[in-house]
Amino acid sequence: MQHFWVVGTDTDVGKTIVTTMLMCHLQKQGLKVSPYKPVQTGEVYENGRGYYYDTAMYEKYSLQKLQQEHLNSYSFREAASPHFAAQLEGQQIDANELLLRIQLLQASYDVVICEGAGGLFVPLTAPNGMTLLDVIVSSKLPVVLVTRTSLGTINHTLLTIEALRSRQVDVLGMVFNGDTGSCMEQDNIQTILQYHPLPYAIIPQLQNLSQLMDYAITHTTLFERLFNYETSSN
Ligand SMILES: Nc1ncnc2c1ncn2[C@@H]1O[C@H](COP(=O)(O)OP(=O)(O)OP(=O)(O)O)[C@@H](O)[C@H]1O
Ligand SMILES: C[C@H](N)[C@H](N)CCCCCC(=O)O
Ligand SMILES: [Mg+2]
Repeated sequence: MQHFWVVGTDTDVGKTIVTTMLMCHLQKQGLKVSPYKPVQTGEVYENGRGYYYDTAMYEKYSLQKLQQEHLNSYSFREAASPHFAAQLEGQQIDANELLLRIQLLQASYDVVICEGAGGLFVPLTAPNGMTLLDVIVSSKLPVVLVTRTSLGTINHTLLTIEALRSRQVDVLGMVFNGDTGSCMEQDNIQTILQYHPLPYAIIPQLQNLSQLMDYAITHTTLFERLFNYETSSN
């Protein structure tokens, strides 16, 4: 098995949904799995309680007991770019600390799934400092790319893959998320696959998130690739 990142073409594309789904399915295969969200921003308040959506989703759906201290390194209240959300709290993200944590986690789990924050070129330290992509490259882990099926996704997806491939980051496959079944969305998916015939999965836009966790991703070429991952030749 292989540790990997779940990255996206943007914020809100479904990285947490996909991370949580893959965590559950890999746990069902008997693997010891931990998700890890290095940096999360945007505290959510419900019933007078503050929490963070990403790590809350992991804990809600995990089939194994997760160690909370393994799930996240930095959480900032402002729903903004990590560099700015950190500045608002007088803090600075230490990218080396993230890389060390990723290393340490790999020794304790069969699979560590690292979730990005936003898209690739999200600044972690003050502008023109380290980006999320710099951390991904330094981690030497491959990625699963989550992208939309709606208008605009062709450009966003090709740009993101270009940025990854030009830095020798291995793209294990793609998840086309939020499909509503329109002809244009099907053409978007097929067009992207023409450029990059990678393993993939398609997740529909669902009304109820609990349906997502039952959504069978195991029959897809993406899941097959995750199980048979060898260090790629490229
Ligand atoms: N296939 C889907 N069907 C229904 N709702 C979805 C689906 N995928 C994502 N969502 C919803 O869309 C919102 C954004 O998804 P999600 O939080 O996974 O995005 P993200 O890429 O992880 O964002 P961030 O960059 O903040 O980490 C969430 O409210 C999530 O529940
Ligand atoms: C708040 C949001 N849900 C994410 N946690 C952070 C997204 C950062 C996006 C930065 C940018 O690309 O402008
Ligand atoms: Mg997320």
